[in-house]
Amino acid sequence: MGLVKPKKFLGQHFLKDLSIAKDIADTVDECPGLPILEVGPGMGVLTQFLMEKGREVKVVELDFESVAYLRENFPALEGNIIEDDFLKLKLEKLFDGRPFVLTGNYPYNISSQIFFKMLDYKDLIPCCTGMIQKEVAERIAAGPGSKTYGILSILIQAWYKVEYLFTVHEHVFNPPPKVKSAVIRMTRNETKELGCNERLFKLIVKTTFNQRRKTLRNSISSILEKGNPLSNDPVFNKRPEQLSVQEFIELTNRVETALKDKADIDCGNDIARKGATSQKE
Ligand SMILES: C[S@@+](CC[C@H](N)C(=O)[O-])C[C@H]1O[C@@H](n2cnc3c(N)ncnc32)[C@H](O)[C@@H]1O
Repeated sequence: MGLVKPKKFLGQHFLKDLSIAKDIADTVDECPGLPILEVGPGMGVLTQFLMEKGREVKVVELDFESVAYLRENFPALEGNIIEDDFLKLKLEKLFDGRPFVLTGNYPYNISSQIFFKMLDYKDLIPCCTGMIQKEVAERIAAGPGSKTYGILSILIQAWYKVEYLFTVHEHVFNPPPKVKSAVIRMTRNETKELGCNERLFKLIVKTTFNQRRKTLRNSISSILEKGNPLSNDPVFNKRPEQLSVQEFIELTNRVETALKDKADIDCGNDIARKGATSQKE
């Protein structure tokens, strides 16, 4: 069969430059020994270099035409081509439960969702590399005080060290995208424990950034609902973009304490109310 005609709705911008494809494939070298899962191999420009690494390589591709192309041109991949939507794929059994490297020249329209999924599977993914829209790469790597610092930056940096590796220009793709691209690497921290309640941490990050202009005191009060027992600590007068990941962890611990105090107060009030009612009876 001939080359695959790029489909816009699948975010297909095929890489033409082999030396850039090789550079992207080489980003997995910092994560030695692990099997590799490539998202969106298209016509295999990156896959061919990943296969040279002497590791187990699986690919997941949604486009049936690209899958047919790969089956015809990459017989050595037989059995390792998964025709599916990466966002729906169950990853637990993929390499018999072994951890793996996630990589790809990702479909830009779903890159944030891909990284949220990586976070859900962080125990299995110690390393994630690849190419995305430059603006998203900058957002992931951003620090406090920057305009692009947000939910994705904090949640990823809480568990991964982020490296912005290099920028890629539009003309090396067919068709050229409207935006520049960038290659990044995310390497999971040695300790997987955050030092706070993970679910509450995620809730606080999302709640505060969804009301970015509000002070933490105001946005967090929606989590505590009525009877906000937050202290007068000036940290609560800050806005979310001013806090580092570590400060968000400390904040989570304070909010958890406040929630426990509130539960104790509510419970105490409840007992007092019940006591008062029974005395009347
Ligand atoms: C930017 S292209 C990259 C193609 C190829 N790796 C290259 O560098 O030329 C993104 C690829 O992801 C595939 N894709 C889009 N959505 C997908 C999804 N949800 N799951 C798996 N693959 C997807 C597209 O069909 C396309 O082949």
